[in-house]
Amino acid sequence: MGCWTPSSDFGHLKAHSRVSVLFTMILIITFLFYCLSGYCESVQLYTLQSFRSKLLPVEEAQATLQPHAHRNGSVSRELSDQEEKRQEGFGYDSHSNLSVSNNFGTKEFPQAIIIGVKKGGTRALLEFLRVHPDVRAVGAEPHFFDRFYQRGLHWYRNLMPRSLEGQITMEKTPSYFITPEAPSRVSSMSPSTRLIVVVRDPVTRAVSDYTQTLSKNPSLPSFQSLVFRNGSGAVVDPSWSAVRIGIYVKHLERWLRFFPLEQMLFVSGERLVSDPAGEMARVQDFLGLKRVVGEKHFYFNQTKGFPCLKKPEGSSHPRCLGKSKGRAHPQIQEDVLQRLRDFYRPFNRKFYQMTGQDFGWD
Ligand SMILES: Nc1ncnc2c1ncn2[C@@H]1O[C@H](COP(=O)(O)OS(=O)(=O)O)[C@@H](OP(=O)(O)O)[C@H]1O
Repeated sequence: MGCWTPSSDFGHLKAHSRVSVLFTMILIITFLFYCLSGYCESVQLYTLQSFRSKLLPVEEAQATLQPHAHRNGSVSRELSDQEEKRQEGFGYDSHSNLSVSNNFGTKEFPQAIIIGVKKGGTRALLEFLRVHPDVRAVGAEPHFFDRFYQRGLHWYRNLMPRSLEGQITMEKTPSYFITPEAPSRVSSMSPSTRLIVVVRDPVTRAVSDYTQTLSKNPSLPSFQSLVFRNGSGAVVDPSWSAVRIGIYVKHLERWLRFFPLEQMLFVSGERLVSDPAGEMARVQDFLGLKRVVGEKHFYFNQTKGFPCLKKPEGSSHPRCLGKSKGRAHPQIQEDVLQRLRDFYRPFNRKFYQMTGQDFGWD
């Protein structure tokens, strides 16, 4: 009765410690579950990073972290034109799954850029590369080195997704290849930037370019009336951009004033369709990446008529590019195409010589 008894207090203490043991076990089990579901890496990274960032500058702290992130561009069906536009608009990142890289790491200048060519297959290449866990790429075309250079490098870097040590940052803007100022500008950002050019038969490329313009402006004059000088019906007009872009050797000469050939990779737009895994092996080697993206990532979609991504990382749904990629081309008269082929032949030959690659267009 109101008496203090040692046994009753010990009993209370025992119950207390049982609760703490139970609580500790629950914590450990929860943590283990957390780790098994892959989140504990981010906890470790976060702790490590926030700790280090107190001691080191951000870049140095980031350089000490190991990459574990697997990202994916998970769109489980063919994108509509509108969706694709949105995806290509600034600020939209198709990597919508939870990922360490989306929230950690730092924004870096791209170490590699797909600089061209328009209608060569640049979107396909970028989307295939994004499957790689060590590639972080901006989905939109930044157009920094041609249109928005005045906005400054800080603006440009800010567009980039965050990356961790071991990951490379990339972007694609196909118009860089034909922009006279682009080579010096890219070089002044970093002379060690690796450059990728997806090239495609310039005749097909011109038709593809025309098809795209026609889709936006149905009252566009015929291909034939635009391709020849003053409607001459004979002399190809190189001032028409659809023709000019395909004189690859002219544009390449400008890049070679600022970058050695070894820093450039020429991807065959045709092989990117007929043998995506083979072409991706070359690209991954060039970028110093492990060959992760390969045969198992692709299947040939008969309806689309193009290779599509079978199973992007973290998604079980196949994925093709949108409707604006792989459009049906209008029928062009054979003699018109032949004249265009004849026009490009000498330029193509010189291009093969300079790059040391025969693309087989002639
Ligand atoms: N896998 C896959 N799926 C769909 N389309 C593919 C693919 N690989 C290459 N291509 C070819 O890419 C052409 C479009 O090139 P780009 O992406 O460089 O165009 S753009 O400059 O960004 O507008 C596009 O040109 P068109 O066929 O004229 O539409 C395609 O031929």
